[in-house]
Amino acid sequence: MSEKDKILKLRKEIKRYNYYYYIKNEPLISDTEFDKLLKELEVLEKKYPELKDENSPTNKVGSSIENNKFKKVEHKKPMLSLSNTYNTQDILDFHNRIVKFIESNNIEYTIEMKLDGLSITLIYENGELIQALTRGDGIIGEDVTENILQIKSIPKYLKENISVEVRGEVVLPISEFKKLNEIRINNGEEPFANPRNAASGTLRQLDKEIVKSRNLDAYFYFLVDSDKYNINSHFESLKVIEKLGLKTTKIYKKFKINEVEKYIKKFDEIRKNLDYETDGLVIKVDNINLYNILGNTTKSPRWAIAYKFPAKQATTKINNVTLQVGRTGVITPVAELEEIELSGSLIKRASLHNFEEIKRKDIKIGDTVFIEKAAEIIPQVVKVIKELRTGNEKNIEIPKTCPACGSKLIKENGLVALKCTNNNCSAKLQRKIEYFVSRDAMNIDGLGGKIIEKFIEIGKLKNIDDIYTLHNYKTELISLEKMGEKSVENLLTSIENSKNQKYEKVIYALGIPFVGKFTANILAKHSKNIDSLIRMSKEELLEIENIGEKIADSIVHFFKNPENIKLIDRLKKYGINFTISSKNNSNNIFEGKTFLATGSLKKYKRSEIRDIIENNGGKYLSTVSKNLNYLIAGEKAGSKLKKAKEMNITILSEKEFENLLNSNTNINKENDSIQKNTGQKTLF
Ligand SMILES: NC(=O)c1ccc[n+]([C@@H]2O[C@H](COP(=O)([O-])OP(=O)(O)OC[C@H]3O[C@@H](n4cnc5c(N)ncnc54)[C@H](O)[C@@H]3O)[C@@H](O)[C@H]2O)c1
Ligand SMILES: [Zn+2]
Repeated sequence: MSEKDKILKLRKEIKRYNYYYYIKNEPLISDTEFDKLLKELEVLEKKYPELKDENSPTNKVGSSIENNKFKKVEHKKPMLSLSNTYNTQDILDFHNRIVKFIESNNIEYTIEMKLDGLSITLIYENGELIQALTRGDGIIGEDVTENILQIKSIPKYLKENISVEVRGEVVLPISEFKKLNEIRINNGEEPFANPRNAASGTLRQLDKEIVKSRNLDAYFYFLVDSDKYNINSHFESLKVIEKLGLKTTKIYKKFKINEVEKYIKKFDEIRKNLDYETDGLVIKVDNINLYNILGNTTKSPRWAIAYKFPAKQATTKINNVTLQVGRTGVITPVAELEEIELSGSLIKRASLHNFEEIKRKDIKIGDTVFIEKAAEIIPQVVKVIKELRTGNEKNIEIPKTCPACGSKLIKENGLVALKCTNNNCSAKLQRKIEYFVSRDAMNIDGLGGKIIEKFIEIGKLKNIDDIYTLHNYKTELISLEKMGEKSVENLLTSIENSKNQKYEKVIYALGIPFVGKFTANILAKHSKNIDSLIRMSKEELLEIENIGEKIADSIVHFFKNPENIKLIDRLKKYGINFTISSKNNSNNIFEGKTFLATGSLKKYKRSEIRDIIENNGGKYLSTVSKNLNYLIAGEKAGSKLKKAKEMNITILSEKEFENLLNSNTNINKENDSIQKNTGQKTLF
């Protein structure tokens, strides 16, 4: 193919990818590959200027929005994209170009988060929101005003009676994304691949009640025509946006170019704690008066550049498919992948969910696939790249027997999953116990897969509740590899402590199919204790918000099984807590309290500690301020710790935080007594 033909082919191909990405919210390839194709086209177009075409995707923002259900409205000022880079050298080059252009090197920049959602522009007239448009193709956007009004954090009236246009990003918070996908999976619907797709899919659909139920959020970062309001600094304009009553991320900083690396590092650290996804940082010239001088390309402003973080998607090869037996006996095919780096971690495996999915996506061993890891969810195989097939790919055989115990596999009525129904299957028991002891369930520390396997093998774990007899087997435990006396002590203490675990965690630990964390919380609140939960009829369950047919059936079915009732009775005898605690009303022990973690924590990821705090009614902050009650300080904690100490904020070690969490006493009382006892603000 001649290079000229290649140009035409690339244009067509890229337009198609744009359509699937922006309009259908169903990308066909990874961003990295997409960016590569676009770059290739750019290079070729430079080489053949005679083939210039203003409709080429290199000159266009987004995708064309023909055949669309929304009213189309022209933007007063085009909504552009951003030029982007993955390295700091390009940012220095960007700076040098500007220096040359304006003949001065006294330039200040702002750095802020690049939110990964969809852009929106809001038009306020005399303080009232009259129109909200998507970016569309940059020139013409879609009118989504009705849907935007469903977003709680977007005010219909500004705090001042002025006419302005403000631009920002609509996002789906990560916590909402997880909740939404849990519900979708439970209802047998396809989960969203990432929060961006979910946000875009939600905002660009016609039923505003659905929009309302999804809890979208929005952050703003651009005041159109700031200079008209006598604002000369981008930094200042962000403050004005806040004063008007709109949300910004509050995370932005003014800096000089020699500090760029420092701030990239700092912001990269901060973003790990946020409840929305970011795909990079945006660096903007602060002096708004320079915007007109620097101008725009057809696609992006010359006064801003995006620094992008490593991609969340990639393509890799499926080397093999293995089978995993789940705690309910469901057989899950797992893709063993050619190892690849994805958003900073090495990925070797991805779940293929079930054999219907393999069939639907037409996945074979040897295929090159597009995988994605969003919001800390396990990586998913999004699709097969069939163009790369060689003909040597092998079909994935559907197994007939359980890989662990050899029993015949069954497909239950109406369900897609294959199941091992042998009650004595060792693999099932092992998974059940692993699940029972996991952090979100009984939170038993030190009982890893290897030990469980061993104890099943020697016949000391025949059922879940046998965990509570382990203190009788100290010698056996100590004799296990790597288990010192101290760690056995710790394990036994942890087992003992788990008897006081909260009721909702216990419900979750039982492993009722389709009852995840979110559903377990709802069930705990509504039932108050296990006996009334056991007695609930399907109809009663269905009356509870967010409990659908499938979950209700599953719960009723679970408690109909006498084995499960016997298990609960035995757990009761061991003293496991099966009622909601009235003292702190389930999980509000951190109500009204604010936390922040800093330094490197041993046990928890940032997102996990944040989840724990929020699940217990607390709030997670992003900076040290007078509003902060507790700073959880890990190793190598630096400036935040220093600042917190200066401000007399209570500092907790990771362990102290856990103690605080596990002590079921009311946090306010506890804090009072501590202050009285010690006179200083350190716990314990
Ligand atoms: N996989 C695919 O098929 C496919 C297809 C098309 C595009 N893409 C991907 O989409 C990206 C290009 O999309 P794009 O043109 O929308 O650009 P972009 O999303 O990379 O950057 C521009 C956008 O960033 C947003 N933004 C977020 N925070 C901001 C802030 N603080 N200040 C200013 N803007 C901010 C704005 O909405 C702006 O429109 C590329 O990464 C590309 O790989 C992928
Ligand atoms: Zn089995």
